[in-house]
Amino acid sequence: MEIVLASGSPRRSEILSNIGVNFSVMPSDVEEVTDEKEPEKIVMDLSRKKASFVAEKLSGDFLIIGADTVVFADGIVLGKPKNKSDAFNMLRMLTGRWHQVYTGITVVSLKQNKIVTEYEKTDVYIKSLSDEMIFNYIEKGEYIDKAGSYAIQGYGSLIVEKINGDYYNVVGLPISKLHDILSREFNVHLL
Ligand SMILES: Cc1cn([C@H]2C[C@H](O)[C@@H](COP(=O)(O)OP(=O)(O)OP(=O)(O)O)O2)c(=O)[nH]c1=O
Repeated sequence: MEIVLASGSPRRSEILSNIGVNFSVMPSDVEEVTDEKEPEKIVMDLSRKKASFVAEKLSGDFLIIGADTVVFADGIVLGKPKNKSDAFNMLRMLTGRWHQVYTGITVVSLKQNKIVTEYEKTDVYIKSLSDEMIFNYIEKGEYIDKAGSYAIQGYGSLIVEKINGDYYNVVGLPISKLHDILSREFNVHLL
């Protein structure tokens, strides 16, 4: 059995590498659009689309993993910022309060003809920040390609005060949940 990570995110690869999993990477080229409105449904749908896109290109004993992450605050779903001013507005919205990070995760087994999709949620509290601090954070450039315009694993660690839930879920891959899905549903044991 071969594991394929259907993601171009270096963070997701790193989290999976950390626990000694052998896998290959095949980023999905699917457009990230969905009719869903609620954050957990959005991330589950998109993770499913990503994993299915790659699954359709393969045949044999493959296990394909797809994921999608969004930030949720005040009923608004935040994806990746389009530019600096978009990032500024997102971060301004997130400071001095709690918000939620949702990651959807899909595992497809071609051999078993089985697909399982779940999600994980983590609460994150970002400190109150002056506009100058937000500006300085944005100048570091790490907002690019990050849902909600911050990266908890980078300079973002300086602006996050506390979290409730799985840290790895915020970085983009809820590895503990993935472990549960693999053992419960696919008889694959990482421990
Ligand atoms: C909130 C947060 C998000 N992120 C990242 C995780 C995801 O890579 C990204 C959200 O974009 P996604 O669309 O979930 O993923 P992606 O486009 O990077 O990769 P792919 O679709 O190929 O799997 O934001 C962080 O790295 N740190 C954080 O603290």
